[in-house]
Amino acid sequence: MKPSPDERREARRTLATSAYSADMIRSLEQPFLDDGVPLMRIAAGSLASVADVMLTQAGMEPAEARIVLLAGAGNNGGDGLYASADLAGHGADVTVVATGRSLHQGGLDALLRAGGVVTALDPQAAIPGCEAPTGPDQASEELDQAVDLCRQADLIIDAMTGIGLKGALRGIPAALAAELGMESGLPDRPAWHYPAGQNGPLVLAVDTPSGVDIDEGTLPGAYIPADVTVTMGAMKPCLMLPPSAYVCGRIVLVDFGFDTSALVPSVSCMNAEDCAGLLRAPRVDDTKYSRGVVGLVTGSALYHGAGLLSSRAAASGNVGMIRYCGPEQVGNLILQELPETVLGRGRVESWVLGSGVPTRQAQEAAGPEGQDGQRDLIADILNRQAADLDEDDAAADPPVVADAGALDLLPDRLGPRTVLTPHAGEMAALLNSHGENVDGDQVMAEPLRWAVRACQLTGATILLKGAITLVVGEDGTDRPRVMTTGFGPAWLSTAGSGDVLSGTIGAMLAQNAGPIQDDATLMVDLTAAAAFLHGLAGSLASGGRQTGWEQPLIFDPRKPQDFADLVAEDNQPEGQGVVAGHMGQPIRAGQVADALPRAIGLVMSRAEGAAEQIDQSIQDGDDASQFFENSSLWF
Ligand SMILES: NC(=O)C1=CN([C@@H]2O[C@H](COP(=O)(O)OP(=O)(O)OC[C@H]3O[C@@H](n4cnc5c(N)ncnc54)[C@H](OP(=O)(O)O)[C@@H]3O)[C@@H](O)[C@H]2O)[C@@H](O)CC1
Ligand SMILES: Nc1ncnc2c1ncn2[C@@H]1O[C@H](COP(=O)(O)OP(=O)(O)O)[C@@H](O)[C@H]1O
Ligand SMILES: [K+]
Repeated sequence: MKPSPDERREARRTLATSAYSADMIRSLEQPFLDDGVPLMRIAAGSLASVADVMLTQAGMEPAEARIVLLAGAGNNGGDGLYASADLAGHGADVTVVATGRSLHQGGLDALLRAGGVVTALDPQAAIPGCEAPTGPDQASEELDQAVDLCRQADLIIDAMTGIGLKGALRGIPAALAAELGMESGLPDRPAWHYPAGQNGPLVLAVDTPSGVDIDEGTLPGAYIPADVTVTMGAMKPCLMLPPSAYVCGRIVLVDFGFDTSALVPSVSCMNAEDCAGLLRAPRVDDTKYSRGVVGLVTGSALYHGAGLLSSRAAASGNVGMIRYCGPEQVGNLILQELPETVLGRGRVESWVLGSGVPTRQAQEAAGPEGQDGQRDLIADILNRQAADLDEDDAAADPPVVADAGALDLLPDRLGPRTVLTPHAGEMAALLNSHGENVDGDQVMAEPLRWAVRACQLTGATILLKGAITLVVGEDGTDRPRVMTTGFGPAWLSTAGSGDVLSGTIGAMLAQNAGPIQDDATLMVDLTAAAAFLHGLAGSLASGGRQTGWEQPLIFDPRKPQDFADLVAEDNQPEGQGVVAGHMGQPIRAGQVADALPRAIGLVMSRAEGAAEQIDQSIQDGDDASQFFENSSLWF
C-alpha cells in the first residue's frame, strides 16, 4: 500500500534525525546489494546532480567547470568516479587524483570512457592506463602538482575515504588534506558561512569529509572542511556530533529507502515535532499546580543575576509557577521583574540547582561574603535524591537540574532523573573528580566520549553544552541514549545563557513530572527538547539564520531536485565578503529567556495543526514566524 503523506513525512523525519554507526550502515546496505540494487550508481547520480547545483549556484557553468576528484581505493572513491564520469560526460574538465594504490575498476572504466584523466600519487599504485611515480622525488613533485591543480579547480570532490576510514588519515590522503584543508582542529572562521567558492574551490565531500571519525564524531587528524556533504542512505554519527558536524557544510542525504525499523540509532537529533510532543498543553481543568512548579536554588550573594535569569526562563517555560529559594537581595531582584514568583520552599515538580552559585573554591576565596546557605540547601536536595536511590524509590523526589555550583556537591551515586549541565571546563572538573585526567580542550575534542564517560561515572543524565549540545543518558538498554541539538546561533555564547538553559530544562521537567516518574528514559528527550527550545529562542531573539547544525536536505534519487541556497546565497561581485544567509544580531541572555514563550508557542501551534495561523502571520510580515518557516525545521 502506498504510504500516506503523513507517513512519508514521518519517514523523512526519522531519516534526517537518526544516525547509524558504520557497521549498522553496512547492515542496511546489504539487503539492497544482495538484491542487485546498484547503490553506487544511484549514489553517484545524486552526487553529480548536487555538484551541478553547487556549481550553478556559485555562478559557474557546470559544462565548463574544472573538477578534481580525490579518489581513494575503496567504494567511496567508486562513488566519486562514477559521479565524475557523469560530470565529464556533460563536458566538465575532470582530473582524478588517485590517492591509494588502486581505483574502483568499474568507476575507473566509466571515467576513462567519459574522457576523464587520472594521476596516481603513490609509487606503488597499479592503475591500468596510468603511470605511477617512479620514486619518492617524483612522488613528491606529483603531490605538489596535485595540490596546485586542486587550488585552481572550481570544485574538489573529496572521495578519499568514507565509512571505511580507520583512525586518522595517513599517507597521501593525510598530506593532501593537510595542504588543502586542516591538519587538525576546527577552521578559524566565523560561525556563518562565507559564500562558498569565493576564496578557493568549492568542496563536495562524498558520504563524509574524509578523515573525520565516523562513529565518534572527532577530528583525529587532517581533513578537508566541506561546503556540502552528500551522504548515502542514512546519516552517520559524524554528521550530527560535534566537532565533526561543524566541518560537513550543508548535508544532502540520499534516500535509498533503507529499512531502519529494526535498528536503534546511535545518535538522534531533537527536532521540532518531537519537541512539540513533549510540551504539555494547558487544559480546561488545569491549575497553576497541575501545570508544574519549578523550584530554583540558583543565584547567590556573589552572583545575583543568575538567580534572575534562571527564574525568568523557568517562569517563561510553560509551567504554572516558580518558587525561588535564595538570598533576600536576589529574591527582591526577582520579584521586581517577576512578581508572580513565590519565595521560599514548598512542593515542586522539578529543581534547578547551582546556576550562579559559586563552586567550593570560589566560595572559599570570597570569604564571609560568600556564605549564603545556597550550597547547603543544594547539598541537602541532592543527598535526598541519593537516599531515594538507595531506598529504591528513585521517583520519590522531583527530578533535578544540577548546574555550575551544584556540580561539586554531587553525591557518589545519582540516577537518570538528575541532569548535569556542564560546559566543557566544568565537565573536565567533574571527570577529574572521578579519577580521570582531562582538560576542557580535550573534552571539546572528544565530546561524545567524555559525555558517555560522565554518564557512566555518575549515573546521571548528562548535557554537554556547545553549538551542538549533546545529551547522554539512560535508554533502558546496555547502550546509552545519545541526542543532539544544534538549532541555536553562536550568539548564544554569552554570559548567563547557561542560566537560561538550566531554567528552561527545569520547566520542561516540571511540566512532565508524571511521565518522568513512570519512565526515566524520557529524561534525555526532555533535556534535549529544552536545549532545542533554548536554541530556537536564541534564534528568534537574534533574528538570524545561523545555527550550530542544520537538518539535512533529503534527496530522492528517483526525481532529482534542485535545492535553493545549497552554497552561496550571494556570489555577485558586489557581494564579495558579504556573508551568506542572515547572521542576525548579538543577544543578551535575558532576551533568550524572553523569546522562550514565542518559541514554545510556535512549536506547539504547528504541532496542533494550526499551520494556517502561522501562514497568516507570515502574510502579516511577522519576522519570527517567517524565520521559523524558512529555517527548515519542519518536514
Ligand atoms: N557498498 C556499496 O555498494 C556502497 C558503498 N557506498 C560508499 O562506499 C563507502 C565505503 O566504502 P569502503 O568500505 O570500500 O571504504 P572506504 O570508505 O572507501 O574506505 C576504504 C579506503 O580508505 C582507505 N583508508 C582507510 N583508512 C585510512 C586511513 N586512516 N588513511 C588513509 N586511507 C585510509 C583504505 O585504504 P587501505 O587501508 O585499504 O590501504 C581504502 O582505500 C561509503 O562511505 C560510501 O561512500 C555507498 O555508495 C553506498 C553503496
Ligand atoms: N558557539 C555556540 N553556538 C551556539 N550555542 C552556544 C555556543 N556556545 C555556547 N552556546 C550555548 O550557550 C550556553 C552557554 O552556557 P554556559 O557556558 O553555561 O554560559 P553561562 O555560564 O555564562 O551561563 C549553552 O546553552 C551553550 O549550548
Ligand atoms: K569522503
